[in-house]
Amino acid sequence: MAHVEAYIDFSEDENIEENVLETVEENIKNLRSNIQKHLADGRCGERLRDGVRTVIVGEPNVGKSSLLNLLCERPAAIVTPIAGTTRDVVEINMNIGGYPVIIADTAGLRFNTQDLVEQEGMTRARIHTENADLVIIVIDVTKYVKQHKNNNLSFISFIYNYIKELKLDTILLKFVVNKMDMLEEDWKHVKDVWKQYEGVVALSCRTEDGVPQLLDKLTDRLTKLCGKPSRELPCLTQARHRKHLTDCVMCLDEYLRICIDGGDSVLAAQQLRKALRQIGKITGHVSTEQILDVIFKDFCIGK
Ligand SMILES: Nc1nc2c(ncn2[C@@H]2O[C@H](COP(=O)(O)OP(=O)(O)OP(=O)(O)O)[C@@H](O)[C@H]2O)c(=O)[nH]1
Ligand SMILES: [Mg+2]
Repeated sequence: MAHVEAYIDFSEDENIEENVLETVEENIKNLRSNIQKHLADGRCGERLRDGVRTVIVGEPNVGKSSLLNLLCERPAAIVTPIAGTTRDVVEINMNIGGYPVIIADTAGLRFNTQDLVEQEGMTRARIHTENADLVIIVIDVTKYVKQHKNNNLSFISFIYNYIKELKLDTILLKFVVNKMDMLEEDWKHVKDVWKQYEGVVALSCRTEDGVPQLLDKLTDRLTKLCGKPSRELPCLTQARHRKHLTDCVMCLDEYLRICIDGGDSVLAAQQLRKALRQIGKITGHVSTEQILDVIFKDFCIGK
């Protein structure tokens, strides 16, 4: 900004080099690409600040509330053998692998219920799933075994059908195959099935077998979603900052467009002023004195 102001105000009678605007253009391009890198961080800063929105979904009675209670180490949600126990969304803030997580237990999804309360619970479950950063689908292992026994269904086809049945449309999935303690002796060999799938964990909420593996896999996924804040660039932690930087990039683009078209540098400078104002809304106002300081520091004006 200071260099463009110097060019506009002093280039005719002072010793301002000809190529000053070209250097500015280069700097603006670098600045724009740096800001875009921050903007393309996949909202990891906001996730770190607000918590990663994680939702537990699945059919009724598969052990969703049991899983929530296991993860938060207290009986936060009601668990009973009655299918359709959970109606409201139960949200708990917790820490998994050092990452803040808001984990939500939801009503079991089934489509043959006439119960209005349960239907409302399912609508809420769906809305939460659509807005989640991470979705944990819980499956009852005995259901898979039953289907596999009847028609030799592969696990991957089973999962595919399960997601289709639940009408879930998301790609941020982890699968928990629960109730492993109920696997009959002659079906123990299916235990190896899920080992080959990165996103699948075999668990028993009753015996707590599989909990370390689940926590490891969740931590891996959280690291992918949030990055490693202590080792990487500072990230944007507020939606407001994201908006100001997006507006700033638009002004910088406009500046570059005017320059490329050979337009008036006074008009172009106006775009830089607007860009600076957006940055100022994050870092604090950049005053005219600060700009003049740079002008007198970088150019031999009036000396
Ligand atoms: N054997 C066995 N039973 C389990 C396990 N996990 C949960 N259960 C039992 O399964 C039943 C249902 O558990 P919930 O956690 O209430 O299931 P849910 O998915 O939340 O059910 P809804 O809220 O009705 O959708 C309860 O009786 C639990 O004790 C498990 O790993 N092994
Ligand atoms: Mg429940």
